[in-house]
Amino acid sequence: MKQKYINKYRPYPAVVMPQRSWPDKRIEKAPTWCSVDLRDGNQALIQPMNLEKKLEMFRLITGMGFKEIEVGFPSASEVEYEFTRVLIEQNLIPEDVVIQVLTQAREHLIHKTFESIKGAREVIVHLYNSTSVLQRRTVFRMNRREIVELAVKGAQLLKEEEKKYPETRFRYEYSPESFTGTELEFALEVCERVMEVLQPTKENRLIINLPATVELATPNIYADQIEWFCRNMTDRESAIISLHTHNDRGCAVAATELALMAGGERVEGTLFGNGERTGNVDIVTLALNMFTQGVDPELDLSDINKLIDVYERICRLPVHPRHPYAGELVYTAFSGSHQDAINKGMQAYQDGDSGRWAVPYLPIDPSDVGRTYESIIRINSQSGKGGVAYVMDKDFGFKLPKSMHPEFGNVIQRVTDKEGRELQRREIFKTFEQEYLKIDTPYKLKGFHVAKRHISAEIPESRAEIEATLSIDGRDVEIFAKGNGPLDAFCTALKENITGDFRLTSYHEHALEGGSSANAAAYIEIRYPDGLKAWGIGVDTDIIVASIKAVLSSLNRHSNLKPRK
Ligand SMILES: CC(=O)SCCNC(=O)CCNC(=O)[C@H](O)C(C)(C)COP(=O)(O)OP(=O)(O)OC[C@H]1O[C@@H](n2cnc3c(N)ncnc32)[C@H](O)[C@@H]1OP(=O)(O)O
Ligand SMILES: CC(C)C(=O)C(=O)O
Ligand SMILES: [Mg+2]
Repeated sequence: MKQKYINKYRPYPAVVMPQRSWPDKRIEKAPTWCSVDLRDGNQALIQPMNLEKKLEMFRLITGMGFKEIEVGFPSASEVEYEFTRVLIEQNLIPEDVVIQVLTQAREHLIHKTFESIKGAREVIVHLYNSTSVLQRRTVFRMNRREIVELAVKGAQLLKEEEKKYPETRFRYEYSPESFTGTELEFALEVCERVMEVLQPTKENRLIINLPATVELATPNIYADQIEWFCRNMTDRESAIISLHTHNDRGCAVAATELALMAGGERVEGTLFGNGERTGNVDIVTLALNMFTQGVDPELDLSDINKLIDVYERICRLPVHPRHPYAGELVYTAFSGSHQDAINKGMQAYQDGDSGRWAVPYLPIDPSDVGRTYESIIRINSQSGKGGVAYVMDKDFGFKLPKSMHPEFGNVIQRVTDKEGRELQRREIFKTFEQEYLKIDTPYKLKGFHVAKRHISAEIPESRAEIEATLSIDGRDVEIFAKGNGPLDAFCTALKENITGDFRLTSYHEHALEGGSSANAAAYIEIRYPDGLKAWGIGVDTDIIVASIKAVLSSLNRHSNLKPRK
């Protein structure tokens, strides 16, 4: 940044409040949520929603459980007006939902706004005018007294219009717009003057919405402002303190959370933070932050993909791949140490019985928002053996023995280094097949027969005799041997007739899922006289044959590791 420009900016003043109490508070219950997707969100779109899109968004947010919804700015355009009429005339507003409409403190707009809500059961009429130092000077060219008069006049007009619509229960909201650019005592003065006109009671409280229309300072300052405001109100009990934050500094969620601790009771925001400039506060993030602290957010976020689908289509805006809780990549780990920890953490969570979510690197169980575990671990050159083993287990049912993880991890690492990109799951499996299951040179099993098995109560060790036919470099070779089991006999036959000495150092087996005709997988590690070790894997419906195949898989891999004679 060029130093000479630094004087263009000033630090935001601190709030003088020696004994602030909010830092010791916690968020223990959900606020009243008010969706402003259809108004603040909509007014910021390149292409505002048409009637159908507004209806679809309305259905989505009522379905999520929002009870207060700002449906638009009815005096602004035909679509806004028409949408409000359709909701009312077609009886589309659920019994427990209240619609809210926004208007400036201008007579013809207030008049039109009331016309738009004719016949509604209950409505929140939201009046606003900017009170900030900057807007007073540059936009309104009004002094403090004139700004108070504008607000008071607006409130009086609400009371006058109200009389024309006796069938409707009216609630009101007042916003000193650009609150964060307004001197606190002046914001309070304007709100109190509006309260004097609207005469709220404990039973019918006025929503005092204190917007960070522009986020100008750190979140603690917004919290200070909210606590200061609550403390200094004459009639706090007749007001609902509502928060409405924007994200100019990227801290709207934090500011809202701290302001809830400071006395805020209601939150206006949008799905995924759509809204003017950097957006309104993201209610999805706020709500899921509460959820992960054990606080019921009272919103249904169990199918986040559906919310994303509708949002992206209607708003024509993408949800960022790293968006909290929602982004495509937020439940995904590419890096080895994260994968390893997630893999172990998931196993511990599944094996445990506390029901408490505790998986490293994942603050929320993806399934709680309808996301699957499948995509948690994805493989590229940053990945490690644990992640590769996780994919083989979760996607393909192969539970690679732990001591085998480094070997297959290296096999995959060679591929990712060469390709320089993410490997798809099927590519990982294909590599696995080629490396272990389909390798059949120089030794290919053509036939295997257990000629005799002796199991006797008198003799401690069982005995077996086998016959096998191998194709070795295209030439058939028959072998026979005895051993204390078919696998031992087969190895003896190989050692005596074909390969020379080797030693089995590890053996694992498990059933592969898939019903009664399920296959079994056998994993065998062999140490060779040249000091090399190689794992082999065999799959068959017969576990003995699976282990025979595993031996050959290792032998073939070993032959391919060392130069052929
Ligand atoms: C922070 C927020 O999100 S506030 C909500 C903002 N949303 C929108 O503006 C979307 C919908 N708005 C619109 O469609 C239009 O702006 C309308 C219909 C509201 C008004 O349209 P118009 O009167 O044609 O134009 P415009 O918006 O430029 O009006 C500006 C005038 O309103 C005055 N004004 C602006 N806000 C307010 C207010 N809240 N109360 C009283 N007067 C206001 C301005 O001072 C200006 O006055 P001037 O004409 O004496 O200079
Ligand atoms: C209308 C008001 C509440 C607003 O959207 C804002 O101040 O950001
Ligand atoms: Mg706003």
